[in-house]
Amino acid sequence: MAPPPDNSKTTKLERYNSYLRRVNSTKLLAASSNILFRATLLTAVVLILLFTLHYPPLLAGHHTPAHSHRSLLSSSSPYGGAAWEREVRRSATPRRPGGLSVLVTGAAGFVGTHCSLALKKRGDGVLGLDNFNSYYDPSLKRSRQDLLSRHGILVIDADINDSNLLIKLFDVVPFSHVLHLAAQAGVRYAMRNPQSYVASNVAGLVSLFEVAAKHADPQPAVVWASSSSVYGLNTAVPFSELHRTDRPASLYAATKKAGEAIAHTYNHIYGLSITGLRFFTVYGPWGRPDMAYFFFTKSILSGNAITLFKTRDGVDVQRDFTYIDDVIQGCLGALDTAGKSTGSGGKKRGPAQLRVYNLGNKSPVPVSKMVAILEQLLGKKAKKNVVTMPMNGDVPYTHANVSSAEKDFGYRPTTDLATGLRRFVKWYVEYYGVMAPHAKGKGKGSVGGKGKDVDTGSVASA
Ligand SMILES: O=C(O)[C@H]1O[C@H](OP(=O)(O)OP(=O)(O)OC[C@H]2O[C@@H](n3ccc(=O)[nH]c3=O)[C@H](O)[C@@H]2O)[C@H](O)[C@@H](O)[C@@H]1O
Repeated sequence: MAPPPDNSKTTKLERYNSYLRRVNSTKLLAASSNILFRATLLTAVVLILLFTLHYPPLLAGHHTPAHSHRSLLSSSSPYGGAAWEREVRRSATPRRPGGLSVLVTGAAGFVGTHCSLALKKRGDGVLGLDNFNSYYDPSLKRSRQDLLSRHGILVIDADINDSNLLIKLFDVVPFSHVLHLAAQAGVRYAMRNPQSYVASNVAGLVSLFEVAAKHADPQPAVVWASSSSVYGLNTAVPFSELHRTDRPASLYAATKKAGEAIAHTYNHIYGLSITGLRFFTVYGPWGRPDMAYFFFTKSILSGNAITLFKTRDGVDVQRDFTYIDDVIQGCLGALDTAGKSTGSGGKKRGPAQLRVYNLGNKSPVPVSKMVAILEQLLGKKAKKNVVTMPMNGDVPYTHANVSSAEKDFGYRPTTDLATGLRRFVKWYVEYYGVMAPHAKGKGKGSVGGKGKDVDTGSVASA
């Protein structure tokens, strides 16, 4: 009998072969994975390179200039688009026959808010523009914007130097008037931030005049805020529009004076109808926290000392303080009597109106008297530091002759400082929800414990 075949060797061989096959296939797999991985890496690098070349801003973050036409008018921007244009037209369209359509710059400012409301209340169309800068508490400007919005007035958050936006606005609305109140205000702050005055009061004014003269069709009539400070070192009183204004005492005053010269140029070359209003220390509810009457009120209530300036001769500094309601009447009077501009497309067709008016109170009051009135209204004594007026751009005295404004549009200021400050203090304590000491014991805490939602003061009566 033959012996059984020795299968052990065959089996081992087969096992070895199968082992070799497995090892080879694994190596093959590893090699092909390696190639695949490198190819994928290469493709990814090429794709990133191409993407970077074609879309740099997407990878580098948003470097589009803040005020570029694209950034403001692209589809992702709040400006431009059918809905935005509808809102702009709705706000700017008059509701009375023959009503004005007014672009108000600086609409969230003190005078801008009051004038916008007064115009809207009598049926004019108003569109506001404001850059909401932080020169003083922007939350106050936002509260004013809320107030305007409750009265159907849209305030666009943009700068007057954004000429593309201005052009767009004049494309959408044929404004009959511009009330140009946007400015860098404040006399003494000009020593700390001179460039902001040039940017707003010179460059911004030119930006507005350029668009109004060359792009707006029809050209609007422009009424704008100059300042009593243009009288500078003038000593003839009361200040008349015929007096010298070539010696400004501050850079602020110099930029306002420059504005008056620039206005002359745009009137002369392009036929723009332009009226400059020289405001005299305007005060009242919803006022500017950088002004003395406002921050004195805050300091008196909180027990902090105030600094009172005296002239070098030891005389009290005086101001022709002018109440906001009177100034509103002046602004509206100037708008109503403004002649039409005569040019179009940057070409003058005939002579146009160029005017300048004082809007003051005809009644200078020493600053120490203003403080005494506040002390009485607040029921609390001020802690006073009396110092000689530093060289800070201040002038010792202002006093307006307003006969031109009276003759041309019936401007007659009627509010004395005590009456105006009483209305201001009433607004102040309500708005800030603070308690004036004299109001203690009148029940419900503060005079107006409502806090920041108030809609009172002269605004309600304007
Ligand atoms: O009518 C104008 O042309 C100008 O009026 C005000 O300027 P000003 O009159 O200096 O108003 P405040 O800054 O409120 O000062 C009022 C008075 O208080 C005095 N004052 C101010 C600050 C202070 O700490 N102490 C002090 O005695 C000033 O010398 C001034 O006589 C506005 O701030 C300007 O924007 C405006 O253009």
